[in-house]
Amino acid sequence: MTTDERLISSLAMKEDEDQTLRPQKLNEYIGQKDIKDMLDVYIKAALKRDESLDHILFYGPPGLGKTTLAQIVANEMGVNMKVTSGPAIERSGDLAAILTSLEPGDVLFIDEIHRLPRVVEEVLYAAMEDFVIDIVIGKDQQSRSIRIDLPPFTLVGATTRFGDLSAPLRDRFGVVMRLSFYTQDELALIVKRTSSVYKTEIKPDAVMELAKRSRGTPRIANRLFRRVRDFAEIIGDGIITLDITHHALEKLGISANGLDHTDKRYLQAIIEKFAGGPVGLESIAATIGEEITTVEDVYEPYLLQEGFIKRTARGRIAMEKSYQALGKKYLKGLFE
Ligand SMILES: Nc1ncnc2c1ncn2[C@@H]1O[C@H](COP(=O)(O)OP(=O)(O)OP(=O)(O)O)[C@@H](O)[C@H]1O
Repeated sequence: MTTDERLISSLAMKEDEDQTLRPQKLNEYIGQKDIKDMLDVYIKAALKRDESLDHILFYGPPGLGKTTLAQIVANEMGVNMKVTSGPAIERSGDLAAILTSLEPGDVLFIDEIHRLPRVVEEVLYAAMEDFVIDIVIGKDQQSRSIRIDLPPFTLVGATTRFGDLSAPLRDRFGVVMRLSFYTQDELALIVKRTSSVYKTEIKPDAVMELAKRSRGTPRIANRLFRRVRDFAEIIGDGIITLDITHHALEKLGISANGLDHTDKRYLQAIIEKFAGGPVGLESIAATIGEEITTVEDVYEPYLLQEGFIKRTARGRIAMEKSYQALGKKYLKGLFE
């Protein structure tokens, strides 16, 4: 793979991601109504003025559709999207190579933008604000700075860690949008859409069951759909019924409320090892053998939103719902 291929790909290739499932236009994108309404206005206004769209930052837990929205923005604007990520851009020269390859109006999507090295971030400021980059060539006394003009472009940044973005970078986004977890009805629409893309019949009660167990996350809904489809093909006649769905989800260790193995280990750790809390994030992460950032970005947002845990100044506390989920007796927490 060449450096350019490593830095950019024309499609967001993600592990275990099926590109055919990505909605291509705003009206195919399910849920996130406020975001869609606003984007619709901004896109129409930019097209009317024949200008590139303002820079946009999407943030929220993984798998909620940030990359998909970025691609939709590019599609609606009728431009190409180039995809890269914070950790892939190691030097300012890498960024310069990407920026100078853009066509006027293009969307540059930077996933995990909070992981951009600081030196690269500083080069990005002028690119975002004035569509120029200043790069230093040569070393020591011979070094000089040259300025390169860039075509107008739209930077779409995505992050799971809004708080980790530096203030100067945050301030340079004209539009900042937070994606939220999807409701069960929205997830049901996504599951139905997936079934029609895959031309696989699914019974209405099985649709609702999958929606209920998807942790509010389209990526999980699609993943579960694919696994359940496998079971339907092997132990059934290819049609996804409620029975097959239950059977498959049980095999996959997904509980009735959508909690997976790691969620359960997380709750078990607080309840069994730390007497229900309060306990620090670091201790929980160490106990279950996961990275702190993964626990904080991937697992906790859903557990917090659904009221399984509470975050206090003294640490995390398991709520009554967690005890119920694990079939344990709840003794009212001393620290609530
Ligand atoms: N609103 C939606 N309607 C229909 N399908 C969706 C929607 N949002 C996401 N999806 C599906 O879920 C998958 C995951 O979405 P996407 O890759 O855009 O998430 P993401 O937020 O960028 O994730 P990450 O931050 O982990 O990279 C997509 O392949 C798409 O099929």
